[in-house]
Amino acid sequence: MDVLISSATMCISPKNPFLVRSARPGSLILPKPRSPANSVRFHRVAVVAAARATAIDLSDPEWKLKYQRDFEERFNIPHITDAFPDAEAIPSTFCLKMRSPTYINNKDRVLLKVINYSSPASAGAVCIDPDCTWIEQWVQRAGPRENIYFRPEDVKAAIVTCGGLCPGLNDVIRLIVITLEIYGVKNIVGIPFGYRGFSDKNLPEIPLSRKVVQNIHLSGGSLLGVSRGGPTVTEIVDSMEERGINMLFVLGGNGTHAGANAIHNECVKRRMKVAVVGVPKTIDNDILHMDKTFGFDTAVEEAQRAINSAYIEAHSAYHGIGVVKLMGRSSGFIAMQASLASGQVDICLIPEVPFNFHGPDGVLKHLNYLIETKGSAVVCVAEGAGQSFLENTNAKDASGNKVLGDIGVHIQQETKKYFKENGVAADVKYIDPTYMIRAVRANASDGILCTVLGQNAVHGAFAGYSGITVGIINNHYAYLPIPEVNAYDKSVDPNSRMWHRCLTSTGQPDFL
Ligand SMILES: Nc1ncnc2c1ncn2[C@@H]1O[C@H](COP(=O)(O)OP(=O)(O)O)[C@@H](O)[C@H]1O
Ligand SMILES: O=P(O)(O)OC[C@H]1O[C@](O)(COP(=O)(O)O)[C@@H](O)[C@@H]1O
Ligand SMILES: [Mg+2]
Repeated sequence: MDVLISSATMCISPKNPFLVRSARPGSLILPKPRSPANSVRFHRVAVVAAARATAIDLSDPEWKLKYQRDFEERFNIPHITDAFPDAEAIPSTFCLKMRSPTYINNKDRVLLKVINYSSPASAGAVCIDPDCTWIEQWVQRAGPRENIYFRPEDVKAAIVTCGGLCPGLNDVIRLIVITLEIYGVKNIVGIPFGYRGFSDKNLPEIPLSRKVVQNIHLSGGSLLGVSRGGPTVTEIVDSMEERGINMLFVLGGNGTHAGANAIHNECVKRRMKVAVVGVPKTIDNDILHMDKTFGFDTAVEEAQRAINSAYIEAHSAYHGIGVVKLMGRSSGFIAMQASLASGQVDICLIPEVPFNFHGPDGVLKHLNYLIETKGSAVVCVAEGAGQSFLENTNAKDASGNKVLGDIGVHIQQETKKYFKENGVAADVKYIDPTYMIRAVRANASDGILCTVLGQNAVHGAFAGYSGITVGIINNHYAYLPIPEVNAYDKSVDPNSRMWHRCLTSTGQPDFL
């Protein structure tokens, strides 16, 4: 198992075999905006596309081929041999009791988009050209490789969890540690309290082993602790050098991944042979390209309790109105899915869909109609919705994220005022379950997702990839370059089938 084999002789090249360098064509051509809400999204997506691409020359008979090559280049994942062409590969030390593992071929790919839209008018269509031509977009399949680029005895692996809490953090930590041990790694540590643990001398590393992590998934939170803000990338990489860390697993959202990519770039700059691998953690589910991120399913499930309580309160009161605020800084995925799942929500408000409170088409008028016709109502609002109605304090948290105003309190106050002014009785109850939801342990479906992501993160690091993250795409697992998943926040498309299903379920009109 310990024989070194030259990458030039035995090792399958980790680089993309189809990769051909080309100019960067390919701005996205999107369906004509159909509503103000869609035009916001159109603008955002188009800007992102324009920033990274020049227009496609459709008169060029090769345009499709060029687009595909450009895509391959963008989604090619960085490898240690980029900086160290002579890095040696050894046969994998990943082994299972009683049976030989099967390996992923470096040429294996996962299809990113699976719908062939026949026209730009087709629901949810995102097209590359005016005819909505089908273009295959492939990304790299995750999993164990036959050859690895680290000797387990030379590895010091570190795990860090950053940002806010999310169900499943402990499940991912657990599987990273267990998988590292199966490869033969003995030196595994946790960095306490996010990136802060790299610079705070009062926070010692936490030694990790299968014994330590065996049961941590039985509770929520993070064994290692989390934080926002912290040291600079230079300070983090200085600390990694000092500690001899050569594998870093970073669990966090878009901010954490921006940090992870900067750490990867700094390591390359300093010619450190290090693998930096992210596992996307965002309860808001706003990371690009993935079916979902871990913790999201659990959050939707847990949100049912809050919605059900709001429904019971509203239904049991005379003219009762229950308001529930759910997480979603810039996206309404939790609010939309929880509203759909519960079937008890009459009005769902998300950041992606503008609305008015007042006026003939406003939320309050519809609430009045619901009280008149049903006698009670439930409102589910995402925290990032309706921020334009609130005072902008320009306050930022330690990570630089905008501190939002409380839209739930605002809805409660405005509703009370409106009904009082109109001389109609209304009993308004407001529930904010955010921290109760974030703190629960992962449900079974998230538990499985975390298990697969944790294992694949370790396989990716041993395979020599760095500056990557791992996600579930069309029910398969893939490695993606961090800049591609971090290009902008994923959001709910107001013209998507899913949002339309939500509107069908709630029966709400457009509030504009
Ligand atoms: N652009 C960035 N570059 C480097 N580090 C960042 C960047 N943005 C955020 N971070 C760091 O990442 C960590 C988590 O970021 P935060 O936005 O709080 O959570 P999340 O990763 O869930 O989005 C913080 O320690 C923060 O300092
Ligand atoms: O109060 P905190 O800890 O700053 O967290 C609040 C935020 O955390 C979130 O759950 C998202 O967290 P991340 O940025 O870590 O993904 C948001 O929904 C919410 O706005
Ligand atoms: Mg964030």
